[in-house]
Amino acid sequence: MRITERAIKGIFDVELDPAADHRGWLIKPFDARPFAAAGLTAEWRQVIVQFTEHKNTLKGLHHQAEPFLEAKLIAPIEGRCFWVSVDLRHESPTFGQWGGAVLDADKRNSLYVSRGFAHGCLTLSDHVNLLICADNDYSPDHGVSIAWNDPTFAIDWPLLADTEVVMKAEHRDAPPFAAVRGKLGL
Ligand SMILES: Cc1cn([C@H]2C[C@H](O)[C@@H](COP(=O)(O)OP(=O)(O)O[C@H]3O[C@H](C)C(=O)[C@H](O)[C@H]3O)O2)c(=O)[nH]c1=O
Repeated sequence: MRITERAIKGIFDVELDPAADHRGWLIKPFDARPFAAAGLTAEWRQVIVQFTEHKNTLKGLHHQAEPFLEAKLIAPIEGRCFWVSVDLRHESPTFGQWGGAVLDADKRNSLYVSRGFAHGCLTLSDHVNLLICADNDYSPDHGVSIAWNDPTFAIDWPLLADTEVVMKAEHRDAPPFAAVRGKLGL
């Protein structure tokens, strides 16, 4: 397992080495010791399996405000997606910057993101299964949707040109960052 922090501190690429034999293979999306060696000591409160049926489905941006900030581990189990994390840590030198990763079940690469980021996801294939761990409880009262195409962030989504974008209304009609940053204390 190799864990590499990006220039945006708090975003870590995680590469996994499968243990394979004639029966199949085994991977460990989370392993406490190598994560702790990289300084990552989150204790998971939620383990989520998220299935998305169609490619070009866009979810987010989603953020939970204090005191329900979440660190997240996102591991692809099936299919491919583009995962985006936006730095909303007030004191961060990279505040407002985003990091994206193509998470590919065939490559078994995953992402660990510290507390204080908003998240979004665009599926690049049909049948995308993600394992998502979060180190805090879900709190609908603290959940905030932010426009996926907010010009403040200018996320370069790799939307598929030949396919309709699937979104739920809450995300499609989400307010701009400027309208919610007060609620987030930013
Ligand atoms: C996000 C979340 C949701 N839920 C419950 C609430 C609803 O009953 C149900 C579906 O929630 P929602 O439609 O808000 O979830 P998504 O829009 O698919 O959010 C997903 O995509 C975006 C990009 C993410 O950052 C989330 O972590 C990820 O799960 O799961 C929970 O119990 N825990 C959670 O952490």
